[in-house]
Amino acid sequence: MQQWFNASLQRKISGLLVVLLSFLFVVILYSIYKLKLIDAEMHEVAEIDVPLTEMVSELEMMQLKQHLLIEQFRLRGDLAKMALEPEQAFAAQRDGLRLILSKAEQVLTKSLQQHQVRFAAAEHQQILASIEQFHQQSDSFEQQLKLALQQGHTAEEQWLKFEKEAANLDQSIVAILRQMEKLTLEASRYTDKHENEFMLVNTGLGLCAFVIGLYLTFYILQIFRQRIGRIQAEIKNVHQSIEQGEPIASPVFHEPQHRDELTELEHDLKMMVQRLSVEISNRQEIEQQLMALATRDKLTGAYNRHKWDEQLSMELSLAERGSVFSIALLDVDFFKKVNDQFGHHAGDKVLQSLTEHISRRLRKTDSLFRLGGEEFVILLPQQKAEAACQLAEMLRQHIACLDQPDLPKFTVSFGVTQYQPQDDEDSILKRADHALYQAKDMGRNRVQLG
Ligand SMILES: Nc1nc2c(ncn2[C@@H]2O[C@H](COP(=O)(O)OP(=O)(O)OP(=O)(O)O)[C@@H](O)[C@H]2O)c(=O)[nH]1
Repeated sequence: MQQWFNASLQRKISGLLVVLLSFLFVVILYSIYKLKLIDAEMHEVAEIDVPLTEMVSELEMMQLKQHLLIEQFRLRGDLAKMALEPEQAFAAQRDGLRLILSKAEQVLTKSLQQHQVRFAAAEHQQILASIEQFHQQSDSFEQQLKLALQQGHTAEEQWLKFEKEAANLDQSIVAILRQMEKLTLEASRYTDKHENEFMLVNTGLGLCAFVIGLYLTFYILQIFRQRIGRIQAEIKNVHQSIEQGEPIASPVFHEPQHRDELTELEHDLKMMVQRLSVEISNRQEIEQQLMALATRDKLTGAYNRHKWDEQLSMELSLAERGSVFSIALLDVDFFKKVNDQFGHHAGDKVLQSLTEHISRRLRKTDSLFRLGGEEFVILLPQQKAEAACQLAEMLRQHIACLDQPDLPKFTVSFGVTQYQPQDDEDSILKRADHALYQAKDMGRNRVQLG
């Protein structure tokens, strides 16, 4: 059974066909056997039933004639006056009767000898015994009758005795008739019963074949639906993830219970999805790296000049529609000295530390950009100059108070300005730059509003 589940689809379907065909073959064999049996029975019944039925009618007719003859004897009374004619007639009747009975005997004996009688063997024997008994009775009656005829005259009471004997013979014949009728009836009932049995068993087997076929077909369809459903769900997940730009979830691999083409296909598809998932997440990582490279400053990690141009242009567009924003330009004081005194590397560290401290203190909506050298700018969307100055002052103080063991102390100066109508990229930056210049000029480590 395990091998069947692991077989290819073609072998599975072939296997099912073999099961069904074998079942049908058994049904056909059974039908042939049963039909032969019924045919033999019908034959046997026909051999007995037809002649026996004919004989029954003949016997009934003979019986009637015999009655008439006995009645004739009785009416004439004086037997001496009677010609030999009635006796001959009676003998003819007797011969006729015997002939029919011997035919019946032959039919029954033949049936008993030739066939292995399938039904009512005891009844066959019983009829034969009854016929034998009738012959004996009939012989005895005939002898008595003959004697009476030879004497020429018979008393009335003797006739009554004859009549009684004749009535007994009659009853024997009637009994034989009933037995033969019963036998023929039994024969046809027996055949009917077997025909019904045959129909019943064949219908049952046919139904079984139908149910087995139906069950196996539905079972196979169910397997197909399950596996194809899983494959479809996998493909749908991949589609959805790609459409929504989400990473593709790695498929779960189960050890398959049964192996066939569909299981292989499912496994291959999962492998493909897994590879696709890895490829896509790698690609997304590279995209993020490229994006960072394109928008971030390599040394400090702050946004670069290119990003600044983009963001400033967007804020100006918004401001033209009524929004407000401010910028805070900042520059490290005497940075040249830091470089000269502590080296370029220390200068780099100062720039990195400055970026880190400022970034940590900004809101999510604010952004820090490095415009070049030691010059930075903070973009403050929806912030007026006062708020921008407050932030710049807070940052200035924080940086001035920094005491980092591996870095020289340093300060920064700020030039803050708010968007003014008609401002463009250059004008707003120039105003901030001018304010910064003033801050430097006024002694540095200051915030100047422009
Ligand atoms: N270490 C380091 N130094 C830089 C970098 N970019 C520019 N500089 C130096 O920054 C210094 C800027 O000096 P200046 O423009 O004279 O200004 P300052 O010395 O800071 O004086 P003020 O701005 O007037 O206070 C120059 O010596 C540049 O070489 C950088 O990425 N790393």
